Amino acid sequence: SEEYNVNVDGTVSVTESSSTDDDSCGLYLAESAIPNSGLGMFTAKSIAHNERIFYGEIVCNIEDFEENMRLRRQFLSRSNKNTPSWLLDSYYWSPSNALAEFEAEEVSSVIPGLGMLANSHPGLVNAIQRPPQRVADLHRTQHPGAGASTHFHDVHFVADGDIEAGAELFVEYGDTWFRDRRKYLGDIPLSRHWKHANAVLQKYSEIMDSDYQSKIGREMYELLQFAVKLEPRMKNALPEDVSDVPKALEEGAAKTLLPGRVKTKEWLEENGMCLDHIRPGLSTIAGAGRGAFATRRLAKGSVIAPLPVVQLRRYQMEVYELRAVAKADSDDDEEEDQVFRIGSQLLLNYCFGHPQSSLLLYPYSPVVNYLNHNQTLKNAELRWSNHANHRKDWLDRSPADLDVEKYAGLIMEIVATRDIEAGEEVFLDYGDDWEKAWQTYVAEWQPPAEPYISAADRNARNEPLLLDSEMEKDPSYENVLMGCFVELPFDDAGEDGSTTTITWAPATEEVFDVNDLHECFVVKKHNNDLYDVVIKEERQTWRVMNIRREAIQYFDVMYTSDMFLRSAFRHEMALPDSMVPDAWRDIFIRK
Ligand SMILES: C[S@@+](CC[C@H](N)C(=O)[O-])C[C@H]1O[C@@H](n2cnc3c(N)ncnc32)[C@H](O)[C@@H]1O
Repeated sequence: SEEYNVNVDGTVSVTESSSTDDDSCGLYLAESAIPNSGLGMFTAKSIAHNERIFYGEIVCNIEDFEENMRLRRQFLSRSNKNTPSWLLDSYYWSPSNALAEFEAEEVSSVIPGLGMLANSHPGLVNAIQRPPQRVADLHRTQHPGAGASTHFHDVHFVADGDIEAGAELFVEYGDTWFRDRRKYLGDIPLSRHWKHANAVLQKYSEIMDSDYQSKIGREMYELLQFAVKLEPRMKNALPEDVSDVPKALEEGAAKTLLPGRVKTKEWLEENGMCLDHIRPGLSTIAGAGRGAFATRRLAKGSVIAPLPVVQLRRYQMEVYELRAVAKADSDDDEEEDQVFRIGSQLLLNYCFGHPQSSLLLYPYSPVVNYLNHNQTLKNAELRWSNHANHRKDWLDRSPADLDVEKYAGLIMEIVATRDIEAGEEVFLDYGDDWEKAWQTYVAEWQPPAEPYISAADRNARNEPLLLDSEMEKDPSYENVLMGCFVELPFDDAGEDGSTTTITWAPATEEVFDVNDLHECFVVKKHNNDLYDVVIKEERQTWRVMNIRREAIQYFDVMYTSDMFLRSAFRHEMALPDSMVPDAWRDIFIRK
């Protein structure tokens, strides 16, 4: 059999696997062990601590969503009341996780796969996110496709502790996520409640000397439950029945309270949908960026991947800008601000849609965002899934009516239209409209006149860094800034406006903690690849001495990376006509 290794740059190399390991599915989508939480992800194979959990994913960054919707209302002269729901709110990550915080004023990072499909459980997090690579595949002066797909790739997760085969994967949404959603999620214990519950149980067992089942043991336990009644998150972190206490002491309360968390291989085969039939790699289509490739032979008619989709509305992808223009009825040079529609979010290129519907469907299972278009080589097609979690009834509701839904509920799947061999690229047909739009776009495309070196290009060159004063004189550095991974001390004793000098000393081996990224300015070079930098915080300035070169990276200046090329290609993929019910056709098109 073959083994696929994902390289740091997001490409995949294939090696003959020495083991006789079977070729069975390694990752499944199935009903989560958490009651009423929809689908979850399960690993069918054990994963060792710190090992990579699955292939890397794209990050698609959304720019200034709230501001664009505000400008849109201004553009249409609508009141600012009744902001409709924005479903991706429940699914996206903070841009610091994706190294995208410098991309725009306000960024939301969409990370499909584990980032959107896996559930979270504050007491059982076993998958930790690692930041993406920013790749320089498509240069804007050479490829019309630059800015039409994301350049953020290979965001992935690693195992936090050994994960047993069959276990559900839980990622960290953070306590705030659960707090903000208390109204409809209820009193879910947060990480500290689980810790506290274990400590309480430990204390209880010491007092009772393991005599839980006696009359006094039961009464003591009831008293304990009564005592935490007013702290429902705490109460929910304790076993309901005293007979479960020994188990909770042994494995931790969170595991005991989630009995279905580990599935057998047979259960997964019977109830799950396989998620690892495809992997990402460099597309065989020149200039198309990355694509999806079969990991094993896929028979004609078989399901290649399930595609749960988030329902969005077309207008939510619109991007606006405020520009100062000459006032119409004024003789002098008076100006006024006017709102202009300047394009669409990059996410549009990853959504399915139909010209007669205001709905857009964004697929968020692993690797499926990599599926490219090829009308002659297409070997896969879309259809609705029959899975019990697919909300068939939503096909009878209008797009406006679906606005009230708080979560995604629709599931599509892609099916092989012929036998596909292992290693073949899987292609969809994005539809005639897409094909025509792309042909026209490429025919009319003009490369930008100015030379351009992106932050990703600069990082790939790995050249010695320039001093800030040198960078300022060189126009080819105009579109980049420097970012340093530095843990700044908490107790900033300095007064407002003061400068504090510290020496770089990463606390752990983990040099690249995404929470410690700051814009920085190189002020001094030492001859052994160490640098002194300055970091300007709101209240004070830090001078950090002896930073290693690896802890400094280039980032694109706000609104300059390829996704902000306003002429870049933007078009959704076609949702086949046969899949679009009448209730969704809310856009009237004059023939
Ligand atoms: C759903 S994404 C596919 C993954 C994408 N190639 C990437 O690297 O992230 C859709 C985008 O991929 C690119 N693409 C897909 N098929 C293509 C083709 N046949 N030719 C050129 N570009 C293509 C276009 O930029 C399109 O908007």
